[in-house]
Amino acid sequence: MLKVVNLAHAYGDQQVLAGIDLSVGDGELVSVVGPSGCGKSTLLRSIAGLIKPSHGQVLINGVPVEQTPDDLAVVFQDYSRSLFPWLSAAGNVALPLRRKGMSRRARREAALAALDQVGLAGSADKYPFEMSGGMQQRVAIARALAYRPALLLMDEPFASVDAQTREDLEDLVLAVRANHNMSILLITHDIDESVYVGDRVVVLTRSPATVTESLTVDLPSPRDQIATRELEAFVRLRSEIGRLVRGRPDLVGEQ
Ligand SMILES: Nc1ncnc2c1ncn2[C@@H]1O[C@H](COP(=O)(O)OP(=O)(O)OP(=O)(O)O)[C@@H](O)[C@H]1O
Repeated sequence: MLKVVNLAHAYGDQQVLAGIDLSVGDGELVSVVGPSGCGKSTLLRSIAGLIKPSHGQVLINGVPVEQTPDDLAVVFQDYSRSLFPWLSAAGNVALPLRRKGMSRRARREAALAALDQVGLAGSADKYPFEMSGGMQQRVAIARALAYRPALLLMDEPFASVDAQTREDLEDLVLAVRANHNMSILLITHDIDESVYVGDRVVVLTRSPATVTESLTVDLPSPRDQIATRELEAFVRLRSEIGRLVRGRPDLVGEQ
């Protein structure tokens, strides 16, 4: 579905990405972790066609991405800039559904259902300025999920919500992915999260970033917030990724 080939990017003379190769298969959820500031958001914006990388290629189903593809949704890290302030929560979620040719009523129904899934059933008619940061981010997540894109890109989507909501949203993304066969690339700072939701975890080096490792998450599905995190395989993988992110691959395997 998604293939990133030798992607490099520099802002002026600051080299940020130094040749990234990665792929996301049909229906696969790939988590991307890496040190702070290593270029994760730059990678996501390049994949979404929002910036033109200095070098390399992004292919979706074999077709090079020149501009943001129709069958793509993005949840940005910065919730404060991702919603239209003049539209209600339901209006924000319903807006992209116009591109799907849905009737006004069907759009409204889909928006209400998605808001209900993210725990905002009672806030459909609120405007962004009437909602907390975490609520706004949940609206952005509802908008992406309601659109049912073939490929969903998420940049730290759960960073601004409380721990309980975060777990609920992780499970919601897994459920929607399973029901609609979406391919998902999720960028996160949270190593536990990368393992819990991922089929694979791609670890980036410090900037200028390259891929250090791509690890398969061999854990049973459906995942469970308590039981999965208790599994020995989960704990082992989390430690291995932690060491890789901290740049000590020499320690991998030691307990
Ligand atoms: N539009 C831009 N113009 C110039 N420099 C930029 C721009 N966007 C990002 N950078 C720089 O590129 C580097 C990587 O930034 P980026 O946001 O891609 O990293 P990140 O891994 O997502 O960061 P974080 O872990 O803090 O979310 C940083 O040094 C940042 O200052």
